[in-house]
Amino acid sequence: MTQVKVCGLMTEADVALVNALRPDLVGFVLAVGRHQKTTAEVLSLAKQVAPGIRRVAVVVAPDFDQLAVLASAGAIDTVQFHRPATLAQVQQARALGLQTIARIAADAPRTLADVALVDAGDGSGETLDWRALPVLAQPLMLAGGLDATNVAQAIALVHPAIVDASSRLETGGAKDPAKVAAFIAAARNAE
Ligand SMILES: O=C(O)c1ccccc1N[C@@H]1O[C@H](COP(=O)(O)O)[C@@H](O)[C@H]1O
Repeated sequence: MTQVKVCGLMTEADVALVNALRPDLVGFVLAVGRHQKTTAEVLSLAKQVAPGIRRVAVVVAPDFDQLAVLASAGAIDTVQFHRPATLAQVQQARALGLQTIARIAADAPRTLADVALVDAGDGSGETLDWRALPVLAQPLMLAGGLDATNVAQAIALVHPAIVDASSRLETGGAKDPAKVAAFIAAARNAE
């Protein structure tokens, strides 16, 4: 079954929501942008996430000192490089005990990370052309503009290991419980 990731958690209410709805993974964005959380905020929020839900740190310009603090505190299990990652970056993350997800470039569709990521933007809500994705050796995480209205079609076309959504699960800039619940249900009922 396709795993489901809800990304861009920002508040204790968001954590309570995912604890009730139980996606497989949740994401905290460390990258600059409107979802960005500090180390202290992620430490506080992530420890409230229910056991069994994987906690992912989303980075663009990885700060390994920050990741080390979060990993050693047990606040995160996984790092999501939202840019192609070098072998050294993947190895550094693994040395911290983290699973790795890394974005692939259109002109170099491969990665040494555990999971390959495709996305159209950086939490922009834009969708990709799902019919034009490369075939990869690793499991694939599909992101970019997913919501309850399109995730079943995306799963049917792409067969990703994980579907990941953030901005289209919001109303007025905050996670909308009905949209998050509908997304998880649509993904789980797909295939
Ligand atoms: O959300 C952000 O601010 C962000 C910043 C930098 C890199 C990635 C970011 N978001 C992540 O992008 C994917 C897809 O998001 P969407 O569903 O298209 O909004 C997801 O992992 C977001 O957390």
